[in-house]
Amino acid sequence: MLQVKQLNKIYSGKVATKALVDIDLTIEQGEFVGIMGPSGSGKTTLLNMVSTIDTPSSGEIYINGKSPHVLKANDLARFRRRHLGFVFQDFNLLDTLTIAENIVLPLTLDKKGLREMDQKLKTVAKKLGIEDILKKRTYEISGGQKQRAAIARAMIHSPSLLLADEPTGSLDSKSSRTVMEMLEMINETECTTTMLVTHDPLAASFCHRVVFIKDGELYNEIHRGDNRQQFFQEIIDMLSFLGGTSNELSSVRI
Ligand SMILES: Nc1ncnc2c1ncn2[C@@H]1O[C@H](COP(=O)(O)OP(=O)(O)OP(=O)(O)O)[C@@H](O)[C@H]1O
Repeated sequence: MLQVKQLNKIYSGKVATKALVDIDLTIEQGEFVGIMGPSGSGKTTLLNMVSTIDTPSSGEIYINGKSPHVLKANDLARFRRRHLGFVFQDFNLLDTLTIAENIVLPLTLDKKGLREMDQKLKTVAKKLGIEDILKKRTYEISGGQKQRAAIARAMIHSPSLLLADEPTGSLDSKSSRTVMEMLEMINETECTTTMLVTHDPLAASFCHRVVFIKDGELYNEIHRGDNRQQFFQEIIDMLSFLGGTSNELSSVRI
């Protein structure tokens, strides 16, 4: 589903920063992969390259066998809309729209018919348990509900690849768990390939595999077996080993 080959990113400036160095990463169809590492290690840079928000200095990225970075602006926008779903830490919902209008936004941009929009909205809202907040506005719902609405918006067009950047970063532990359970359920039922960047070991413990980055290079990866609690502990051990600051480990929740 996703192939990253010899990816490099250098930010030029007064002092050039090598943010990613020779990254090779393959994510299979239906896999749920976490990306972790200390602050400044290159996680967001990697996500920005895969999501086509930014361009690599060298190397290749294939999503579904296609290389989005060679597309022209209009084709790239269409590719993003059709193939990718985004979930952000701060939800990125529009305050002037209702929750329902926010969720159907990708379909509106793709000029889908009203009946199709309504049908898809009902299905996705039921799946995420947010049917009763569809008429509300963003300031009338909780952070956890906002993130579920944002996931619904990311999922409504059945993207091939779901990209989540710290989706639990603004949530309390109960809402974080619910949001991760939703992402896990979507991954299992829709077989949506998911890439999650996170500092949160609890969130990462829902992944099938966690890849660790250090100083822009792939450092290690660990796989989840049957026991999520044990995987959670392994993630914490790896983060401690990598030398995360106490601030970065402050989100640890048992
Ligand atoms: N636009 C930019 N211009 C210059 N340097 C940048 C830019 N964005 C990131 N960097 C640098 O690239 C490196 C990787 O940054 P990145 O944001 O990818 O790390 P991260 O692992 O996501 O960090 P965090 O966990 O703190 O969000 C850092 O040294 C950072 O300072």
